[in-house]
Amino acid sequence: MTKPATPQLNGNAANPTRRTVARFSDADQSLPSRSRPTNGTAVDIDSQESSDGASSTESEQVNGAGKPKRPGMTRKASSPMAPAFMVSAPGKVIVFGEHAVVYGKAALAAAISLRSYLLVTTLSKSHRTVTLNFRDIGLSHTWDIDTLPWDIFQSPSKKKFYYDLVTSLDPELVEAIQPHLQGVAKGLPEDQRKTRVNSAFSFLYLFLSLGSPQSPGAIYTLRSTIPTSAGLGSSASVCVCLSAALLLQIRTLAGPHPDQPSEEAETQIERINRWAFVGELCIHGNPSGVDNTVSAGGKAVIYRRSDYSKPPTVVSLPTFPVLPLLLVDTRQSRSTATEVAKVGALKARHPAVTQSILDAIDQITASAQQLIDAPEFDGSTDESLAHIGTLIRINHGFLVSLGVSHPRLERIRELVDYADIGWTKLTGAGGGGCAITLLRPDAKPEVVRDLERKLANEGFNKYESTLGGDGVGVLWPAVLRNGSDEEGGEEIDQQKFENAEGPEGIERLVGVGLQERRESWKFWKRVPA
Ligand SMILES: Nc1ncnc2c1ncn2[C@@H]1O[C@H](COP(=O)(O)OP(=O)(O)OP(=O)(O)O)[C@@H](O)[C@H]1O
Ligand SMILES: C[C@@](O)(CCO)CC(=O)[O-]
Repeated sequence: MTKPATPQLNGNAANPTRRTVARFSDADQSLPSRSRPTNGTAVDIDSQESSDGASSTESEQVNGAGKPKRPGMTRKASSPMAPAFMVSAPGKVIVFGEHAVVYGKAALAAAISLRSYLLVTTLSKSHRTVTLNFRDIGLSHTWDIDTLPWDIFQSPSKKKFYYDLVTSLDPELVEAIQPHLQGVAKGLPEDQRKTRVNSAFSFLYLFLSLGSPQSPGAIYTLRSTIPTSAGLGSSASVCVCLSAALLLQIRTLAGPHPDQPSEEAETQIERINRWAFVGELCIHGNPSGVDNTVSAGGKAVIYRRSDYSKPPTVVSLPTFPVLPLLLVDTRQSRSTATEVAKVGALKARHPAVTQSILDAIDQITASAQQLIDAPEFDGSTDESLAHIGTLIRINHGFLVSLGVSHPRLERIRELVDYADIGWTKLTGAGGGGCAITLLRPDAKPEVVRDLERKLANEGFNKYESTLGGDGVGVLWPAVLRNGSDEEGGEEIDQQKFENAEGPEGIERLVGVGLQERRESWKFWKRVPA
């Protein structure tokens, strides 16, 4: 277990339950964390300057709750407010090892350039509410902070701290949350309600675990460019965003900043990842943790969790090649929890056979790792692409045997095989969702185009995404230089963010993608192996 680097935050080491909301002067609003001398603990998002946005936030953010700006008002020194800020985390593709990873085998997974973005707007002291505004899934719900079940979450036998490793949900805490989920998406059909309730559950569990009755009111607005139910780790990226935002709000994260020692960055990633995993437990039931791990740290990793009471082994793959991948969505939605349960049922009924398939998948991942780790490895050669491609094809065969493919996934594979231009496998939980195709280096562009046309005609969706991007990032305050004329940069307020049209609009407004224009986004960088 990584030792907490800053356990004495806010001087409440002896009794961290009593850690209260940040108290600092108005002049110091660029929170979360210039090193504050109050307790000798450096928690810093320095190098991220405060902006004019900070001083205007109170009235404007309350605006989000429907009040006009009152320019002449003087602020009370006792009502400090953090500026609006954003966090973002990527989706992922699993190249090898999905499902087997749930049983302690290794998986090779990489972050993708599709991402979730979460805008956190802190409300003034008088607003004692938290609102989830999750546009992609049509969830909008507000809770009164003072009526949430703090007593049980804060009781000494239950209280968990920001540095704790939580590997299962506490049934009593789960039960305490239930009454607060009853009003969520009331009146909708059960299947549509479930999506919203799952996300709300995940948020409340994290908010009640990490926050306190003194937590400030806030609006959490989420938009994602990752399709849901597609096997691309949408839920994990949402959980990473929530975890990072809540940990930032309670000022328990150092950085990110460009010259941060990599071990310190790793500690922050680990801290975010642990709570993101708890969020995933709320949504998926029995996740391996690979999705949130890739989303939190980014790039490509080999992941293994043999003992669920301990942190997983995560090995970065800095030499993972930029593979020519086609990412195709069946648009057949499914639930990860259901697909994971299917394999569980197969294993219970045919333990020896299922075990040997899982072991064989482990061998596939090991073979890929050996190839990539070899000093002479060059990911662009025909030979290495054919090696990886063959492993992709074999891995898919095993996933079919486990019963997690789908006729629409098989149709994609069939079309690619007919065109003879690459190797295909499902990625993620299967049962629908996405397939990845590694294109042969000699695939003729016109044949690829013809295949893409056929896929489109049959209702499949193609995604443009690159592999191996950054993990969780922070934009503090939520101000970007977007090439606009606004002095000091463009403030990302709630309305602008909500009104951004589709994935392109989101990328254009707040995307981390165009690094040269988006240097205000900062990332914790994982330590290379
Ligand atoms: N963009 C989003 N906004 C809010 N909640 C989301 C979003 N995406 C996913 N979720 C939550 O996660 C749940 C599971 O999502 P989904 O089945 O799409 O999993 P996934 O993470 O995309 O798939 P996989 O785990 O196979 O990669 C949803 O029911 C919803 O509660
Ligand atoms: C199917 C699975 O292996 C991958 C989902 O993206 C489930 C998990 O690892 O939690």
